[in-house]
Amino acid sequence: MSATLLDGKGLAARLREELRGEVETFTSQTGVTPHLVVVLVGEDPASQVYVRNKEKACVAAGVKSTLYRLSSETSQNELLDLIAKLNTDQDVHGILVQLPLPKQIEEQAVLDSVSPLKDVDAFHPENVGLLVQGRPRFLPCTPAGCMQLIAEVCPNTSGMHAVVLGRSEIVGKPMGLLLIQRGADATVTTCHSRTRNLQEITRQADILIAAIGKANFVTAEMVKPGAIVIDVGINRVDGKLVGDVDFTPVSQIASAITPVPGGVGPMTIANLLKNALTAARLQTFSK
Ligand SMILES: Nc1nc2c(c(=O)[nH]1)N[C@@H](CN(C=O)c1ccc(C(=O)N[C@@H](CCC(=O)O)C(=O)O)cc1)CN2
Ligand SMILES: [Mg+2]
Repeated sequence: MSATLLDGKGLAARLREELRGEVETFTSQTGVTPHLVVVLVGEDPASQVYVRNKEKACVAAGVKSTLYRLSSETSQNELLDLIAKLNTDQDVHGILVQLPLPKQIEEQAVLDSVSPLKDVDAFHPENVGLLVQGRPRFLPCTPAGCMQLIAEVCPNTSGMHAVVLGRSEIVGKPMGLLLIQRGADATVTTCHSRTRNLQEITRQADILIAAIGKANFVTAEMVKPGAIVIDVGINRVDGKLVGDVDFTPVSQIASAITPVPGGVGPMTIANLLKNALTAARLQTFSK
């Protein structure tokens, strides 16, 4: 392997440690402990792991966390009622609804119902709008983690060509927005399942972000020599976690690459803590 390995696990641990200090200062100055509520609906095994990891990270950083576990039969109205209560609960600063939701629940209706001031995922249309306008209230957790990993090897992305594979609301779209924002100043191309001549485009990428949810999709032929490759994919193949990037051959060509596991995933959780603190600040200082 010739590429630098971008160690998300290590970087996330450092960020969480920094956050712990910031939370401590905030709490000693205000008497307020940031409080994140996570809502988990159903039994999705991967979601159970992520939610447990979020709780552990909160506890270690001094953020209070409460988990609401709802049955997979929960109706949309029951979930909306719970969120309405949490929205007005002054003791709750951040609300996160773990995705995916069971099929009887319309995801967008639920995400729209979270108070934008408590929306630590930055999924609410108001927060997406603020990000589009370049004045974000919360940074979306996974794309922010990708930016921090890129900064480890490339502090100046101005004028670089970033290609984002995937157009999801959680990663692909906000990723493109962070890369074009002032300060990052990359030139962004977003590709998706209907993109023609995909390889021709991905081979132009100085920075390639893979977020399409297809195991080992990005092959060495798709990567420009020296590119920075960020793998957002988390796919389970024969009980093993693999990313969207065919890691071993691509790591011979890229200048830097994230592993799966231990790359982008842990960064998502570190940024969630940061948003929980931001939410607590917003609600404490606007009173
Ligand atoms: N409300 C949200 N739902 C979901 C989000 C999100 O950001 N907000 N993202 C994903 C899941 N996710 C966080 O919720 C998440 C996924 C993976 C990891 C992570 O640390 N992965 C580890 C591997 C862990 C494992 O063994 O499975 C890694 O990559 O090293 C953290 C968070 C969808 N839902
Ligand atoms: Mg979905």
